Amino acid sequence: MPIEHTNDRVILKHPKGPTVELLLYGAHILSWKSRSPSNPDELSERLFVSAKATLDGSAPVRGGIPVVFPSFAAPPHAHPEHSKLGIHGFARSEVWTFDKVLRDDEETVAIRLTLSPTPKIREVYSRDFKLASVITLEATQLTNELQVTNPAVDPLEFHALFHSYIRSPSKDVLITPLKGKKYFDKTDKTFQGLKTESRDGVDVKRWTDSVYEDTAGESGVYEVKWPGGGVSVRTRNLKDLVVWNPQEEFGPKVVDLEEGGWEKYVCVEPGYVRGYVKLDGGNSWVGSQTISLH
Ligand SMILES: O=P(O)(O)OC[C@H]1O[C@H](O)[C@H](O)[C@@H](O)[C@@H]1O
Repeated sequence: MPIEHTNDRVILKHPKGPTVELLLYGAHILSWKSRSPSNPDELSERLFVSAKATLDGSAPVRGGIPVVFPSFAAPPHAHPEHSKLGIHGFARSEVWTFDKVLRDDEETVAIRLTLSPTPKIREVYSRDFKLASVITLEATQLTNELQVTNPAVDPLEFHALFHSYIRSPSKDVLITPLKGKKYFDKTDKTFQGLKTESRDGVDVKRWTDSVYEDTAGESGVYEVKWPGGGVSVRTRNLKDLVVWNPQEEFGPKVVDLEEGGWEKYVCVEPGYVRGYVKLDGGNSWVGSQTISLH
């Protein structure tokens, strides 16, 4: 079977060998094993998950691809409707429903999970919504799509982001094209304005937590390269990009990150997090990322 669905997880198997494993908790992709076009013999893991990650649904998973909705910020900077939500909102810490298989053929395996307000969500968030997460596996690429529907009359304002932990030698990674883009530097508590990126390629050799704004329009493409490897990340309706790696300076304070784990990934996070998506009542919005191997 190309799709295995158990109580707590789903495994997608592409006929050419790649696999994706995800938890219903958070619609959280834990693993993506794939071949790259430049090295078709090697089927290997493309995401990073910490050896200390919690996988039993009692806390968000450190690694893989967490889905951030409806809030990226935490109080006191959050939207008034998000004031009871923790950092990154609730989508990553709720159990989603397996909805259906969308495609299952020689080229593509795709599934959809859904999430609507649960009693636990209603305790902290009063707005109505319908979410769908579509996960599409192809021979050398993986697509995440988040669909948000606003069934109410009033506009819905939200953040959305894919917090991808891309397995890579973090000290050797370069991310482009960000030169000239404005960013909020969360590591610099003394400066609250926006900085301007001066580097052709952005590295994460030091603790980096940068929220770049307006790096893409309706569509965007980023390159993440390191010696001997790399990925392209194409986006739709996700205008901002967060780059995060704590390195030795902050990594040991991230309790569920294994010792030295910061050397094994870079978080390249396409999102809409500077300002809010404003979704009129009765309408839907779709944001997506496609990670393609070089
Ligand atoms: O620890 P988490 O809630 O998963 O967040 C991990 C990181 O995610 C983002 O990249 C933020 O910009 C960081 O400030 C945060 O530390």
